[in-house]
Amino acid sequence: MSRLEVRDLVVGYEAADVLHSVSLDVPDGALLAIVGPSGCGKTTLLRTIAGLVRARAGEIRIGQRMVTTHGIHLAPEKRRIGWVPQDAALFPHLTVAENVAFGLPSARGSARSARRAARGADVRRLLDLVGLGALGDRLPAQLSGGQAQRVALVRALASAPDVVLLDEPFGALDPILRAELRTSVRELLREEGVTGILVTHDQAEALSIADLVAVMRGGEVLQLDTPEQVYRRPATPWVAGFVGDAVFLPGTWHGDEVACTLGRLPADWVSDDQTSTSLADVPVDGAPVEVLVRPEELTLSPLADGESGRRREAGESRDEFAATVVDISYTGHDAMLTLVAGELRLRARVTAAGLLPVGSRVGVRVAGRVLAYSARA
Ligand SMILES: Nc1ncnc2c1ncn2[C@@H]1O[C@H](COP(=O)(O)OP(=O)(O)OP(=O)(O)O)[C@@H](O)[C@H]1O
Repeated sequence: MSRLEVRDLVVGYEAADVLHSVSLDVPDGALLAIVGPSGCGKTTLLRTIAGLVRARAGEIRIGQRMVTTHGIHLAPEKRRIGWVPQDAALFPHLTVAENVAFGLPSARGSARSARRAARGADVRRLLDLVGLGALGDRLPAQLSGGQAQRVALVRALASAPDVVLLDEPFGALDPILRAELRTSVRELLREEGVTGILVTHDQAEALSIADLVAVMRGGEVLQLDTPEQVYRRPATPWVAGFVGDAVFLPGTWHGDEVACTLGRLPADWVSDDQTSTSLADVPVDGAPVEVLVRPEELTLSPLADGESGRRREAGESRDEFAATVVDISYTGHDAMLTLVAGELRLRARVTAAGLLPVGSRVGVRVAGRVLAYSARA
């Protein structure tokens, strides 16, 4: 069993704390992606789990083994953790097979033993898993970036670790290789049943590859949830904007609806206190709220000249309001349209088939339920 638990971890360099009471729970065999702005402490968290940085307080447990707690700091090489860095970092003088063999317990971390172990079945099996079985005799300089990263991945897995930590492993690759390698990583970790933590700057990548996503900011984990929950029910407006495109509108709360410039819309309240199940903090009728609408929740239909859209009166729900397309950002499979309606500026995502030219007048509706957050001063 290699569930990874981090409890109330505090880590700092010199005087300042960089991680403030971070807690994570990654089930056995799951892949957790960590996202957050630069400098929020993602790498520090990975390095502390790996034992390369000492914690000031808190606990880290891998399966049944406590590796960090008050007065205990298990050495990195005893933690049974594999590490995949951003730049593969293969030994340039060893072949691909020898690099992988270096991670095997039988190689005992020496180049000579690695040369012997490189001929073994384990190395061949691992290289076959990532489609590199035929390249075992090559030197790292004769590999592409994506191939080198695959070797780094299987080298990290060679020692049969309980946990693999991947620090931006696709960062230096082009988008096609990135997508390919992302799939290999996911499949390989699943096949080997290894628990993984992946740090990435790419929110879409985190949502697509991981079983769980942790969103960090300023040394704290703001939300740890499934990709779907993080996207569909973000814990705060900031998380909503960080993990995807978001439109925020001021509104007021009315039972299970909000009133805003887009009309009265069915809404769910997202409490500031994620642990609260009480209804006590649901806002009173008429309280100001911040309304979140995702661009794909807006549906558009062309309006004929002179047509104004039908929503005019507050109190009407689900009716159209009229807007004008002022900009199009085309991405192939879909496009993001910028719409203007009076003072209001909105973005709507449409499929390529639903594309309307700049200057078009459109009727806009909001599909589904929106989310409401407490309005901050
Ligand atoms: N060795 C160090 N000594 C002092 N401060 C450090 C050290 N390493 C990191 N920091 C600081 O700790 C904070 C967190 O850094 P960290 O590298 O963990 O962030 P990150 O989220 O991984 O950033 P990025 O996405 O840019 O890689 C930053 O303010 C950084 O300047």
